[in-house]
Order: sequence, then C-alpha cells, then structure tokens
Amino acid sequence: MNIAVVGYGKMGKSIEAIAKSRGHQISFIIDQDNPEDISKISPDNTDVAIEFSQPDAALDNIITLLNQGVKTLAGTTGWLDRYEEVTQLCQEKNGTFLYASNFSVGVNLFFELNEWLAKKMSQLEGFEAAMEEIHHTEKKDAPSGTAITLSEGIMKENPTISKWVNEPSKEDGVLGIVSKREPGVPGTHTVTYASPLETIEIKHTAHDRKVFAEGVIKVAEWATNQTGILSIKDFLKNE
Ligand SMILES: NC(=O)C1=CN([C@@H]2O[C@H](COP(=O)(O)OP(=O)(O)OC[C@H]3O[C@@H](n4cnc5c(N)ncnc54)[C@H](OP(=O)(O)O)[C@@H]3O)[C@@H](O)[C@H]2O)C=CC1
Ligand SMILES: O=C(O)C1=N[C@H](C(=O)O)C[C@H](O)C1
Repeated sequence: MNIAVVGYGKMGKSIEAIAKSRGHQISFIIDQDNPEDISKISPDNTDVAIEFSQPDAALDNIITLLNQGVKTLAGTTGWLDRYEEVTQLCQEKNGTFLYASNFSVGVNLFFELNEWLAKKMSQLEGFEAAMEEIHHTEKKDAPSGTAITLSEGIMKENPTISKWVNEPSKEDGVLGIVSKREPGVPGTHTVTYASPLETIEIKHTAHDRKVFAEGVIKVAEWATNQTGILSIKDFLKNE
C-alpha cells in the first residue's frame, strides 16, 4: 500500500515506522516545511493519506485531500466543530473519510465500557461524574479529542448530563473535564463516579504512542477496500 503521511511530528514519524515495518511504502511526507506538496497527492500515487498535523492545519489538509480524490484518515484533534463540512464534501466527491479521536483498539473498547457504565449510572442517584485526561506538555488542544468522545458517550447514555466543561464542575447536569499536562505522558483518561460512600473509576493508560500508530495502519489496510464516511466502529466489527 502507498501511504501519504500528512503531518510529520511525533505521530507522523511513528506512523512511517510502523507502515514500513508492515511492508508499506510512503508516497509523500507533508509537513510545515513543504505544505504545498500536498497538491501532488492523488489516487494515482497514493492508496490512503493519513493526517496527523495540528488543530489549525487539519481542516485545510483534509479538504485538499478529499478534493483531490484521496482516501483520507484523520487523527488530528481540535477541529471537530467543522466535521460536518468535511462529511458533506466527502459525500459530494464520493470520497472516503474516517476520523477517530483515538486509534488505539483498547481505547475504542474503553469507549464501549464508558457508554455501558454511563447507562448503568444514569439509573443511580447520588453519584457525581467527572473526567480527567493527562497528556504530554506539547499537546496543543484541551480537552483531548478522546475526552470529548468519552463525554459524548456519557451524554448519549445519561440524559441527566447535558454538557461538558473543561474545568472541575459541581453543577448539576454538567460534566467537568480536568486536563493535566505532564512531560512524556502519551495519554491517560479516567472517568469517575463518586458518592460519599463509594467511588467507581474506569481508566485507560496508553504506555506508548505506537499504540495509536499501529491502530491507524491497521485501519488504513482495511479502509483501502471501503468507500464513504467510515468509522472505527465499522473497522472493529470486521476485526
Ligand atoms: N487520533 C489519535 O489516535 C491520535 C491523535 N493525535 C493527534 O494528532 C495530532 C498530532 O499529534 P503529534 O504528532 O503528537 O503532534 P506534533 O506536534 O508532534 O506533530 C504535528 C506535526 O504537524 C506539522 N504541521 C504543522 N502544520 C502543518 C501543515 N499545514 N501540514 C502538515 N503538517 C503540519 C508540525 O510541524 P511543525 O512542528 O514544524 O509545526 C508537526 O511536525 C494532534 O492533534 C494530536 O492530538 C495524537 C495521537 C493519537
Ligand atoms: O495529542 C496526543 O498525544 C493525543 N491526542 C489524542 C486526543 O486528543 O485524544 C489521542 C491520544 O490521547 C494522544
């Protein structure tokens, strides 16, 4: 498979290494130094483009890739308020697009566990929900994309919670997300339900960002035979 790596930072480099170790070729590497080269990526030279850049660059890159007919997987977080524009464009172009806030298979199981627990907890009184995410100090966005997906899962299953805020919250119906930044942490997410008498906590800890890179390459291998707006849930159904 020919893979274009768009965004060559920590994730881009890890994706390149895992892709090569699984026998794939890298057709292009696009970074801050050569953003204009993205115009050269096409279905003739690339099976899939993988976009891990930064929140303020991702949308333009994804739009360019879809306009050029390139299958695109996106992991960059912090641009999701524009997600509908992208899915609309993808449909107009009969393209292929997948965004996942987290490509770790373990985190995607954690998302299911989170929704299951949120439903159960919605039937109990006296528990306060809260979330904490910890990432490395270079991270540009807060809360993390994964924390937002977890919050959406909680709100879907527990109608008494209607919004999240990126600070501690004691307000009824408001989920507080605390974001901490500590050197070298690849990504830790904890959801807590606390009452005066007991606490339930679920936690996912990524030990190495290779877990995200391996996940995205496996999804890319699957996505080369798919079209349309895809989700990582579709991929996991076929695992
Ligand atoms: N979905 C998932 O599973 C995961 C998502 N992420 C997300 O992926 C994103 C990238 O993470 P990470 O690799 O750690 O971040 P880095 O900051 O290490 O890398 C981002 C790279 O993008 C480059 N860049 C800047 N502008 C452009 C542009 N216009 N086109 C292409 N590249 C550009 C930066 O260049 P320069 O440094 O020169 O500015 C940098 O090399 C973040 O949003 C993060 O949250 C991270 C891990 C897993
Ligand atoms: O920036 C990161 O590093 C990560 N970003 C993603 C997020 O915002 O959820 C996924 C992972 O937690 C690592």
